[in-house]
Amino acid sequence: MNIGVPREIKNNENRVAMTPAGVVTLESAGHRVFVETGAGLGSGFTDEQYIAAGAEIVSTAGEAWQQEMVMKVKEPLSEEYKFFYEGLILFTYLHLAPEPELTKALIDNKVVSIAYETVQLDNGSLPLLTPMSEVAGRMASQIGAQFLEKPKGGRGVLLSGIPGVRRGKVTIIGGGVVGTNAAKIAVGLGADVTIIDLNPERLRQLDDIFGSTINTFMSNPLNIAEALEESDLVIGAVLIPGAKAPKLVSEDMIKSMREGSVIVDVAIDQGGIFETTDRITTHDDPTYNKHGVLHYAVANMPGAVPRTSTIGLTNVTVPYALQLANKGYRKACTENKALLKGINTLDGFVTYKAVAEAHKLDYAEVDSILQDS
Ligand SMILES: NC(=O)C1=CN([C@@H]2O[C@H](COP(=O)(O)OP(=O)(O)OC[C@H]3O[C@@H](n4cnc5c(N)ncnc54)[C@H](O)[C@@H]3O)[C@@H](O)[C@H]2O)C=CC1
Ligand SMILES: CC(=O)C(=O)O
Repeated sequence: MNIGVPREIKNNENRVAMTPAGVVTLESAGHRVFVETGAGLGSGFTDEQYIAAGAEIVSTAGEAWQQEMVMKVKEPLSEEYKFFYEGLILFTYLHLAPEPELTKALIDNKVVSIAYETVQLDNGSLPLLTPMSEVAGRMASQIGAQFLEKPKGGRGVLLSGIPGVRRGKVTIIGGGVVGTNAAKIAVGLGADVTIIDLNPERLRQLDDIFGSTINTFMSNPLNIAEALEESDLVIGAVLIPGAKAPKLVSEDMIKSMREGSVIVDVAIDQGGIFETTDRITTHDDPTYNKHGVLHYAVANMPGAVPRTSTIGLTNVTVPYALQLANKGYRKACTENKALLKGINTLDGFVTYKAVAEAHKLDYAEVDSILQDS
């Protein structure tokens, strides 16, 4: 199969969908990889390294996009929709629930879109989301600590406190991969950390992992409201796979927070969990102030640490790409149920239920389309 790797064009998105090591894996199996010139530079991979690995360098995005399968990191931006064609296999993060226009473009052009974030193993885990959630979770506490500094607009709180001065309070809503990794860093910084989750079993696991270094609470509006009033930093880390994030924090709760507190809504890629995170921000201009609270809502946080993120991401995506390339998407997805769950659009239909519900579009079962065709 011919595989295209375009350069990412989102603001400060320095990751790339394939490393030279990934090229070697695919080329060794008889496939051809076409990398847009300069695509790897942000992650420290030169065109020469890709050529040495066996890739062909193409000078335009269009040449990368005309291959049978295109691998990307971020969802296509509107200026990339012109590259869609019927039967194109697009393997990337998509986050379609908050993206009606992208969903429509994929359906209208009958793209076979396979979303990294909905590839799901039998145990419910999301193997192609996990490494980037690890990165974003760790960054969330780091970034929160930074924006709490007065010159950055925060209330001037040092999360660790000092002897004689109390520690800063961090509340993490959602105790999955992002939440756990945010907690690791926040605990390491010496903060007073609370994790709120809906799943009692998950709260037990977190209690086992962190012991008395964190507090755990069941997710309900009262517990969230009480935790927010006292928090210096709140991190949004909830996910319902494929669906629009639930708005768990109301505008009134935000108003109850102290001036200069910070929220980092990591779940913004699925629409965000705060009523007041009504827009996505960029690494160039990452925060805005609403009701005296600094809001950080960057949807591609790992793009700021591309070397770590690109290697972490491709460690997990390349083995799936190899299956798609070796077998074609029909056979690969029929034989691998985790990959099957990644298909979000196929033959002009939405095949992921939560995405169809988010946009009030007809939903078609992916199995039945694969059997019929
Ligand atoms: N902004 C960015 O750059 C990035 C964003 N993300 C996003 O971060 C979000 C979280 O991802 P993961 O941690 O990997 O998901 P996960 O599935 O590991 O964890 C989600 C957690 O939310 C909990 N949850 C569900 N409903 C809840 C509720 N009503 N109240 C409290 N907790 C609830 C679940 O029990 C689970 O523990 C996703 O939207 C993901 O796409 C991930 C990486 C980068
Ligand atoms: C998960 C995601 O969308 C990202 O890493 O940018």
